[in-house]
Amino acid sequence: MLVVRPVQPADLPALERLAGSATPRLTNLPAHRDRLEERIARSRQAFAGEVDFPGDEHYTFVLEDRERGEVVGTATVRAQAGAREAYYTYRQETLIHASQQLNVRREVQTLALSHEVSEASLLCALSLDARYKGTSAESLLRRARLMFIAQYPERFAEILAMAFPGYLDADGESPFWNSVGRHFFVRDYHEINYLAGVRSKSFIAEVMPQFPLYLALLTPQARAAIGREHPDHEAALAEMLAEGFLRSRHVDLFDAGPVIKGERERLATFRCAAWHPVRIRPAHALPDAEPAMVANQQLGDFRCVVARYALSPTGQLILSPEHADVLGVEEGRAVLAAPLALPSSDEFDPGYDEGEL
Ligand SMILES: NC(=[NH2+])NCCC[C@H](N)C(=O)O
Repeated sequence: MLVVRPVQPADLPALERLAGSATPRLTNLPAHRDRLEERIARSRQAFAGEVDFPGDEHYTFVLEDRERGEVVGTATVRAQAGAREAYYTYRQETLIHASQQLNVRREVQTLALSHEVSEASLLCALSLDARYKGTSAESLLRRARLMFIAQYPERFAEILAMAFPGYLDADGESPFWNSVGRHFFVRDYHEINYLAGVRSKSFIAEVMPQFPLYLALLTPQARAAIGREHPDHEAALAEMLAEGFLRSRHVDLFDAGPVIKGERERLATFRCAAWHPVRIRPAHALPDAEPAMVANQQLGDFRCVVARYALSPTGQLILSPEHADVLGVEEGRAVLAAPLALPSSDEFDPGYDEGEL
């Protein structure tokens, strides 16, 4: 059985392993023991704290395979992307350069340094053991965070954001970095990615160019990478777009990977999530039903599993004793459930466009 729960100190070796195997390596999950230890401590503080509004809390979750007795994935929510230090992105802008005298009018695309995403809650630092890629475990790990946010809305912002790793070519080079950042940092993309994770980010403000970049002056390869995700993250991005997130004007500073945003009340998981009292029946007596994410309501002992969305005629969610045990719920207690399947993008209209975000 797979379960998502808050990270514990004993998970450190697993986090180190997951940080080391993420492709590409993630700034938000550096393979650095001290940083990971801090992350665990910080997460425990966030889950234990009394919080009335989003701040500097980082909530880190792990995915545990109970049969194997192994932690096989991790993911984090930062309550406010730029709580202590600003969260940096490039914002795509259009300028009109016109001259009546010469009878020219050109739309000019630029990228401007922005801190706008700082206010959003950030879903980040997801790494999953390769054996589970493309399975429901991956959806569970990615979306259990939404089940948590749905229960504790006061702890998070109305807008959720996610930054996807940007496009790297077959040699693992970032064409955007090579055309932009490299001129200022004189460092390789992977080196800078690691440094941004283990050091304070103030070096970004100090060294990155302060003026907007004109796209026309970048290499064609760099231009083509703007808003394009890393090939290994295509499926993940598609899933989050189906969830109701939208591509925004923002892209990553280093590799131009896409930043997506979602107004939380418009996301499928929030719209579909419902509370049900629990009824416990032996696994073989469970009616057939579609899979759902099912979460308990125990902040520091949060648990989220995939179970059948089997409802009794009176609206109770019928759980096996094993699932009830992992969730730590008795008969009659309430759990939050949401279908694992997402509406296909053509039938789901979130009812707003990127302009409003
Ligand atoms: N690809 C990267 N490592 N980007 C890190 C850039 C900074 C990031 N948006 C932040 O402010 O935390």
